[in-house]
Amino acid sequence: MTSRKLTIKVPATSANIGPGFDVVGLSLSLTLTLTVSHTRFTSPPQSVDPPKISYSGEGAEEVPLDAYKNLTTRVALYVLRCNGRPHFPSDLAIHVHNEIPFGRGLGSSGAAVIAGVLLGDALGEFQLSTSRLLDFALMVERHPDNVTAALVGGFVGSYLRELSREATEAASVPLAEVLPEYPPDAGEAWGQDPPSPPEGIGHYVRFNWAPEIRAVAIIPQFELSTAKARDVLPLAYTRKDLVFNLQRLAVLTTALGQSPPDPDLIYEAMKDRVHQPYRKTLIPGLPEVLSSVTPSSHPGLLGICLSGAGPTILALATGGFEAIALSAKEVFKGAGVEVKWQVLTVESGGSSVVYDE
Ligand SMILES: Nc1ncnc2c1ncn2[C@@H]1O[C@H](COP(=O)(O)OP(=O)(O)OP(=O)(O)O)[C@@H](O)[C@H]1O
Ligand SMILES: N[C@@H](CCO)C(=O)O
Repeated sequence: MTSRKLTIKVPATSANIGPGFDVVGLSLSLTLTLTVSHTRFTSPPQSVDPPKISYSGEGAEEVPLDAYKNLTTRVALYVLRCNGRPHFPSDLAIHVHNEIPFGRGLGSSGAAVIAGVLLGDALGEFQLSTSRLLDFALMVERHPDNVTAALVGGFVGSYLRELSREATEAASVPLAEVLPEYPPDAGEAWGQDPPSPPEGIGHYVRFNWAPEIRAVAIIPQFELSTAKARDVLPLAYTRKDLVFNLQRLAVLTTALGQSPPDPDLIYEAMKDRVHQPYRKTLIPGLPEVLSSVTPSSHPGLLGICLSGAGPTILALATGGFEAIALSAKEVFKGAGVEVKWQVLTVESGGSSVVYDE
């Protein structure tokens, strides 16, 4: 039996960037790191001992350390089970260090899902393609923006392929069937196999990113779950609002790749009428922050938006970072919201898996 050590790194992400709701994502310089050791699978199967998980950093007080409850290890087990390995390998020990705050719109759950997919692939030595890894991630996190940017890195646009009726049914099963929370009783096999993802669910393209653009993340000190922030959105939109967003998104995806970036073009192109106006009820101060920080009041600013489902605000800028952050902080303070802020870079490399020699 041989043992192996590996390190998995997954970046934070910001989804939407204004008008690109559920479509575009940007990977950012905060990292979820898994340091893993385990014994390689052998045939016949080894005895199954429960994985040991330790955890430091963001979310350490709330994250479950039981491998059947923890999002990352549940996703890893899903990948293993779909590929003929019904349990974790022996002697599995995982230390997680997380820099991505939970429930702030910086893609913490997307990163945890991608870490799980990469972990399952690495433990099983399956060498799944990027496209197949994405299929597994999309069975868990069902919009592609965060997970695609976390997996491949950079500034990314993605769509979900229209699936056949059978494939749609396969991809729409309840999450509890994909990720059961309980292992089988000792000595017993799993009941039904989990539903394998249909092939080629997600498709993406990477846009250029002007290297001088940084992202100032202004992070309110409260959590807002993505589920709650999606519940406030309408089911239908007017043609006027859809055209408003489509016009801006078409311009934005190229404008953010041009050097030097044009603030006049980008500031307007980062406006949105599909999700931000509805989320203001959940984020005190949101409309005031978005309207008070502009390229004319803050030289260096290019555009400002809600990051993902919020409550973090993302300001894209080439300079004047501190002035932007302090103004947003002041406005939030007036609304009774404390914030932290950080200047982040856009990470083009995406996720990585590195094996120790
Ligand atoms: N590293 C992690 N390990 C285990 N669970 C995690 C991890 N990171 C996030 N989660 C789970 O995901 C939840 C947050 O997900 P949610 O989708 O609400 O917000 P987000 O992903 O941070 O924001 P957004 O999707 O808007 O970018 C956490 O409360 C936790 O349950
Ligand atoms: N596009 C998603 C991102 C959050 O995960 C939303 O805004 O709800």
